[in-house]
Amino acid sequence: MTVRVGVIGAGMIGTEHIRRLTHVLNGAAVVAVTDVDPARAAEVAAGVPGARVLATGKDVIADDAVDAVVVTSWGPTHEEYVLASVAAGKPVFCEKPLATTREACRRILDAEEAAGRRFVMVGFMRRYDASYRALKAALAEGGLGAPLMVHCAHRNATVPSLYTSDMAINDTSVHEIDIVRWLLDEEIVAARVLRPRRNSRAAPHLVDPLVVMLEMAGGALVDVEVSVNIGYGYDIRCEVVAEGGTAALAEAGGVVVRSGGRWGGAVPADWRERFLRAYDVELQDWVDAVAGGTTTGPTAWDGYAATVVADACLEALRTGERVGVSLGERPALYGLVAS
Ligand SMILES: NC(=O)c1ccc[n+]([C@@H]2O[C@H](COP(=O)([O-])OP(=O)(O)OC[C@H]3O[C@@H](n4cnc5c(N)ncnc54)[C@H](O)[C@@H]3O)[C@@H](O)[C@H]2O)c1
Ligand SMILES: O[C@H]1[C@H](O)[C@@H](O)[C@H](O)[C@@H](O)[C@H]1O
Repeated sequence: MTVRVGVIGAGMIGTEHIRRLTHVLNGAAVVAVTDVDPARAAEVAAGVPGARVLATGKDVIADDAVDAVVVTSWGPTHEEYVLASVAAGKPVFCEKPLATTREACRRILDAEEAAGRRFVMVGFMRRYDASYRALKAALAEGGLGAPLMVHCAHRNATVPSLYTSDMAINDTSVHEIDIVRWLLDEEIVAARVLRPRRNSRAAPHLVDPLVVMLEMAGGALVDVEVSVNIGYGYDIRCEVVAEGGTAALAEAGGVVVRSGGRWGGAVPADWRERFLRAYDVELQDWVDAVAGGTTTGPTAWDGYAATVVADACLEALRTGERVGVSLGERPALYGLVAS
């Protein structure tokens, strides 16, 4: 079976996902594309045999030729399209964030609960990255003992001019918020945000860098350095310090060159390069699940948890205080542990 996919939002990652659905993955065809910028949608669809440009996201979801939906529009628009997909009974892959407020995420959980099944997968692609998977496997082997601390760094070479300090939390560190829940298999219970000396190369409106501190339910502490004007490239780091040893992501470049009395390797330019394979594996997993009539991947609960923790971090950024996180009860639909 070929899964016929409709894509809402043909920007940076929408274009990337359309390319991989069309040219890289098996079992999927992009049959409809929309964007609030119709010229953008037309330009992207022109490169995809058989893809039609539709006027709105709602048209894509309602289209009889669309089996499943990919939402890659701006975050505040996600709720509407995810809810409409669930109402139409169509599987939906939604890029992070699932939605931008706790209440909006709750409405999505309620819609799935009312339907009695999952429809939503959230695009937390790091769970599909080979290095993060190896890190989780190293922890699961048990030889290191209980995790005590996690040191993370999320460094972007630069960010677009419209990027805000809030986005350092809900657009950037949201990946660490999700990945530490997944790595440690437990929820986050409190957050703090510290402001180191400013990077003078950052735009004047930005608080950059930031350090996000997360407390896990089991007592482990997580620190996340978020630097979005680091200049030298896209650098993602994660080291888990456990009772009897440590496990960390290896360098991403894949090759170390020794020459002229020095050694080194390449740093990826951006997220597209660093997580290229993870996005492929992630979306193939989604396509396979849709074709098989099942669901997979990060759930709406994971999207909800990430948004609630990000909200706590935003409050911590504003107030300088420690902010507790209360998720409420996890509905049975989403199992007992972080999926
Ligand atoms: N998982 C990741 O690593 C990752 C990477 C990049 C972006 N994202 C997420 O993907 C989403 C898109 O990000 P981007 O970087 O591609 O942004 P972008 O601005 O490049 O693209 C978004 C596109 O959506 C369109 N759009 C906005 N509202 C729309 C609507 N209501 N209907 C149809 N089209 C609409 C815009 O015109 C634009 O073309 C964001 O939620 C972002 O957080 C995730
Ligand atoms: O939307 C992007 C994307 O999520 C990247 O993975 C992250 O590194 C960027 O900081 C963010 O702006």
